[in-house]
Formats: sequence, C-alpha cells, structure tokens
Amino acid sequence: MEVVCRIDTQFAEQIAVLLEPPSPLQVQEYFDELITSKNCNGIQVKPTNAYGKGVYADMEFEEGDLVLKDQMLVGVQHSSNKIDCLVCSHCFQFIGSIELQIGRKLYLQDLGSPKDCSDLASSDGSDMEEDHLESQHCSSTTSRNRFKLPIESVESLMNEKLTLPFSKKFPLPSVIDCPGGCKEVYYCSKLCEQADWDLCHSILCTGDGSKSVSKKALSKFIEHANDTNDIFLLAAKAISSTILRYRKLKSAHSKEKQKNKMSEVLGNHNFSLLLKAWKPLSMGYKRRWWDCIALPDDVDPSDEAAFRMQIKQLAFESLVLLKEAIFDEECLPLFSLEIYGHIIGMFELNNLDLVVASPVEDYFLHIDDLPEPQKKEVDAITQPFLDALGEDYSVCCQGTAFFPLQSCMNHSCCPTAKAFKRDEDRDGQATIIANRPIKKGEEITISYIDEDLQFEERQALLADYGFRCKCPKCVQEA
Ligand SMILES: C[S@@+](CC[C@H](N)C(=O)[O-])C[C@H]1O[C@@H](n2cnc3c(N)ncnc32)[C@H](O)[C@@H]1O
Repeated sequence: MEVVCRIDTQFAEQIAVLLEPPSPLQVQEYFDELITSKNCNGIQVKPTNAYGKGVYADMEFEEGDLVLKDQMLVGVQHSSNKIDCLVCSHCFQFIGSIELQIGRKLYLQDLGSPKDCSDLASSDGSDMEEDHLESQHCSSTTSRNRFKLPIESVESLMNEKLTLPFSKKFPLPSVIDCPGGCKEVYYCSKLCEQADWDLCHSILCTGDGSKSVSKKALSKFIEHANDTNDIFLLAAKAISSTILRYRKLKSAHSKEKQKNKMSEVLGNHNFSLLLKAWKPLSMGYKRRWWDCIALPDDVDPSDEAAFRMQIKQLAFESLVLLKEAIFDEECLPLFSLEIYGHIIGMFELNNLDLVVASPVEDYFLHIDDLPEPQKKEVDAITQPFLDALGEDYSVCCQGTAFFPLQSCMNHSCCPTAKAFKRDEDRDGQATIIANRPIKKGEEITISYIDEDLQFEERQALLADYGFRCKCPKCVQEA
C-alpha cells in the first residue's frame, strides 16, 4: 500500500528548499567556520573534481599524526549495548567506577535487563526494582561458560561497598542524573548534562521535566525504535536539535527586534530561521533511506520493490509516533516523510560507528600484568568477577553517530588516513590518523570497508554506498 504523508504535499516547496544541496560557496563557508570553531586546524573541506565535497590537508602530516578529532553532531549508544556499558549520553565516555561498571553488567546479565538498561545507573542501586527486570533481555553477552556470583556480591559492587584492588588507578567521572528526571540517560559532568539538554534531550526526555508534547507518545516512539532500528533515535535527535536551534534563533531575533523597537513580524521569516537551524544537517550527503539502503542478501532481487516499500512504511510508522511526541507547528516541514527519509538516508550512507574502549578491559589487563606473588593475591579477589563476566568482559561502548567532518571524507582502497582510536581517545569523538605522510593540498581519504578484501568483494560492499571505486588500487586490479 502506498504511504501518504500530507505534509509532503502541502509543504513540497519548502521541503525542496530544505533538501537542495548547498552551493560550493555555502559548503566552504560553513566548514571553514566549523573547522575554526572546533579547532580542527590542518584540514579544509572543498569540492572534489569528481564526487561532491572532500577533505584536504591544509598542512603536512607525518605517518601516525593526528589529522582530526571530530565531535559528533548527534549520536546514540545501541540499545543492546546499554547492558554492557554505562556511558555519558553526551560525550560517551564511561562513567561511575570500575565497580559500578562490573556490578551493573553482572546484575543485568543475570537477571535479564530492563527495557532501558541505564535505569540501573544510580550508584546506590536504588532503582533496582523487580518490575524493571522483567522486560526484554538486551545483552549482547552470551551466558555461555559464565560463572554466577551471589547477588550480595554483585550488589556490593554496584553500591560501591566493595572496592576492587587497584580500581582507583582507573578513575571514572561520577554519574550525573538527567535534569528532566527520566532515569534513562546519565552524564559525566554538568557541562555534558547542559549541552545535551540544550541540544536535544529537553524535547526527548521522558521524565517530568520533559518539554515534549506527549511523554506517552515519546515512550512509544522509543520502544518502536528499540524494537526495529535505533537509527530512528538518531533521526529524532537530529530533528529535535533543529527544532531547538530554531527556537533559539527565533528568540534571539525577537529580542533584537524589541531592542530596536521594531514591530514583531516574523511570517515568512520563520522559514528562513528554520533553514538556518537546519544548516548543519543540510551539509551532509543524503538520499532517501528506502532508495539508498542496500538490498539484504536474503531478499530476492525480484522482491526489491516490495522490500523498499516496507522500509518506507517502517519509516512512516516511526515518523507518526515521533510527530505525536514532539510536534512543533513552526517546524512542520521537518515532520514530512521526505525529510525524515533523507535524514535516515544520510546516516545510512555515512554509516559512522561510535566506539569507545572499555576501562574494565584495561583494569583486568593491569591485574594480569601484576608481578607475583601480588598477582595471585589480587586474582583471588578479582577472578570470580572476571569469570562471572565471561568472555565478553571487555565489550566497548558501541553506537552510531554523525560526525560532520569525517562524513565529508571520501573513500579510497589505498586511503591516506584511517579512523583509529588511540589509548587516550576515551570518548565518542572520531579520531583520524595519517596512514602515511600526507602533503599539503592532498585529499584525505579513508576506507569505508576492509581494504584488504579482494577487488570484487570491495566493489560489492561499496555498492551499498552507491559507487564503484576507481582509486589507483582498484584501477590496477580491475
Ligand atoms: C560520506 S560521503 C563523502 C562526502 C561526499 N563526497 C559529499 O559530497 O558529502 C559518501 C559519498 O561520497 C561519494 N564517494 C565517496 N568516495 C567516493 C569514491 N571513491 N568514488 C565515488 N564516489 C565517492 C559517494 O556518493 C558516497 O555515497
């Protein structure tokens, strides 16, 4: 059945303006300002000869040099990863303590997890109500070969009544609650708490302080995303952040008018403010999700049209729930299926993983490296916890994010740089390192796939991004 979204037809003109690719000059100006404001000196975003924009070196880099630390525009931790890692919902660094990380994971592993596992963040364990524990198990951890500890030991870890030897060598920031009271997100600092509230969480919070239209509808939307595809949560963050930017621009505009004693006529001006608020998203390369998503291996090519229609219907289902939850009349075009589809398509095409290494892994490696006989003594205390955690004791924080500068980097199978987290990179920022010396003016490319695969396999994977690679390696191997 064809999906019909009335906003798409009523606001076709405005939607087309929002989706119009920015001019090379607009691109240049936007990214020059972003690079300066984020202190990402040493790179430039410019048009390429062949495929849209790209990132170029504005200085020389040696092999192994840091080329870029890119702060995400929006990001989400996978819901299935929330049992394993308690992280700041804004910068994605691990929070609490080694004891809380281990205790919380064991608690959730053994009892089945709540819908949102971060409900169990509070370090006094006061949120551990049984009803939370009846819902679906969202662990990525298998229960194979796992040794089960008495609940008292697990609780004493979570409540931080039990201190593990050497854990103080791995300090983590304290857990800060959501100011809206949702108990679903936590932060590492007041700064992150405020930044996330201002960016999107004030609208997406399900707590009493929420500024959403309907908390019930919001919970339904989140549940739907968790059950189907958490890319919808990322899209909700993108829309919320645009709405909040719009409101801020409008309020600044009104103040300015009042200061100059001019009458308040916004009218069409509202749309130009919305365009301004949309700018960070307008810069990302995008296509409609149902048009650009790769056909899964288990879908017969003859069923392609039906598959794409199903994806479109799924997006519409999600949009209807989101609209009920956070609708804003003045930002109406943002709730069109066309815009929603393009935002999700942008995430699909950029496919940028969010990964942060676990301090729990560092902790156990440290214990393993202790000299004897100290190691034996410490092992006697820590080994039962390691056994109980099982083979997935070191699961890292995993999610999806949109990085504004990394997403401008084009692909090459012989790339000049790579996304690579060093030991010190312990938050959600993307880190790009030079693969080899890069000259000033040379394009900075990364590989979207495993570049060591065979030629045909590489091309097949790159087809998901909508192009065939013609880099020197591909030209030679073709
Ligand atoms: C993450 S974006 C990269 C930035 C993009 N060029 C832009 O204008 O925003 C990915 C898209 O860039 C294009 N692209 C990236 N690398 C390419 C390559 N080696 N050959 C052809 N197109 C490429 C493809 O359209 C791909 O879907």
